Amino acid sequence: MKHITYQYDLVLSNVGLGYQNMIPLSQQDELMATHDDETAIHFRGTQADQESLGRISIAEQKGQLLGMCSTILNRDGESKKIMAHGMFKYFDPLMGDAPEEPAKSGIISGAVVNKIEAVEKFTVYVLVPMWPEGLPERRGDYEPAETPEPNSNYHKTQEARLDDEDIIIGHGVKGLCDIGIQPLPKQYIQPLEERIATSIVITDDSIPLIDASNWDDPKVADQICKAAQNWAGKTLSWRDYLSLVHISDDEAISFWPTSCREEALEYLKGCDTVIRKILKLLMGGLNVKEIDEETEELLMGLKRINFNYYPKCPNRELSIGVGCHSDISTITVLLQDDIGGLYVKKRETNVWIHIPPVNGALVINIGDALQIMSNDKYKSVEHCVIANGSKNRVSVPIFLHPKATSVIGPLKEVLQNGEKPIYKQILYADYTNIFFSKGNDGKDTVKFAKI
Ligand SMILES: O=C(O)CCC(=O)C(=O)O
Ligand SMILES: [Fe+2]
Repeated sequence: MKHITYQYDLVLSNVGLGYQNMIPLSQQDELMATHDDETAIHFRGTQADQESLGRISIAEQKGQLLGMCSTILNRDGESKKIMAHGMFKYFDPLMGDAPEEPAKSGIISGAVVNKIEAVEKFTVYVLVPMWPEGLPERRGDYEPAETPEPNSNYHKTQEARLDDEDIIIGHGVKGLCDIGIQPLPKQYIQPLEERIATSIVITDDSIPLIDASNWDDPKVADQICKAAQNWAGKTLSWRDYLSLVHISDDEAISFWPTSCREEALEYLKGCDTVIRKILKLLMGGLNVKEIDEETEELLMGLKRINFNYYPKCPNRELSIGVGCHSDISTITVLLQDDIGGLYVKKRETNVWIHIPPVNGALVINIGDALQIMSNDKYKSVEHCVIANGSKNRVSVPIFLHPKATSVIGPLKEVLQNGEKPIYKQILYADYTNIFFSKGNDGKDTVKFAKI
């Protein structure tokens, strides 16, 4: 058994809830709810802003149980997808004696996807996650049942449950942390075989740290090309991220969120020189003397900047910050803060090696697109981020990609000397589609392009 389902009737009065992405919890409206004599829960909204997210406090509880509410159905059985997860406390007769002091501060936090009309009536099904997500707190003689209660609407609720992606869109992992979630929701628990055993994780002095203060020094070019030659999940990541695609400044100004648009553009511009220098040196190692317009389109026709936020994780052993993958970019230029947690897999030994944060350094990853273009001379690197149990972590990668409409394959300069192509010419959009349909899957995506 995975869940016990509890059912509450509730009436929403004078509130309209809408749906909006990425609103911090602190900006959400408060809805107060109280049990009445018939055990219905009445939600009273403080305002009727159709665009706001809902935050639900349940007052006057008498017992406690850890729970997750993820579905809201109206009386006609129509599913109103409420993205609600959280820890809340409420009374349940099965749980034994009520404590003397009623708990007042339980919270379900919810983002309602479908608009809810004022005075619309709902039944809320509360899913209580069970092992392996975490056992609810037990009190007295209460043992959770082995099978769903016959009248609990368990199956209906399961059908109406959100899919995993929806849960991310709502509050994100930070939202889960803010409400103090303890047992990891099941979507975040990595299968045993995919967890990175700490026993095979080591630190390694051979990770190339290249001092590029003098770009004209031939040693720098040599070190960068050598490093590129040698270094190379399906559950949810314990990470929130914002991903901004840059096609032109004008487009970015129109579409990027105002809260970070200027900073993102400034950082992207600031990195332009270093990106071009690295690409020039890498191309030099492939016999490409000049990066003309066509090659530039292939190497960096599309840029993407991500803002990754890895909240500290209540059960880091079970989860992963980002599962094992190689980037599909040509190169990725990654800025990480001083927390650490990025690991790369050493190809020769399959051992995971920590990339320690170095003040003032950028991590440069070779991506699959460059592996293909270089006909395997440069190898994309498998990497992952391990969740941190005590600190939040931030990283900002810039991915340089070919345009979706570009056809990529081994560069003609690479094949000039009669070398046999290992990869076919493929539409980059096809490659990215395969990658995103598979999820984090180590380096397997690159096989798709092999002849
Ligand atoms: O956060 C990091 O250090 C790495 C992130 C990453 O691998 C990615 O976003 O592709
Ligand atoms: Fe990555």
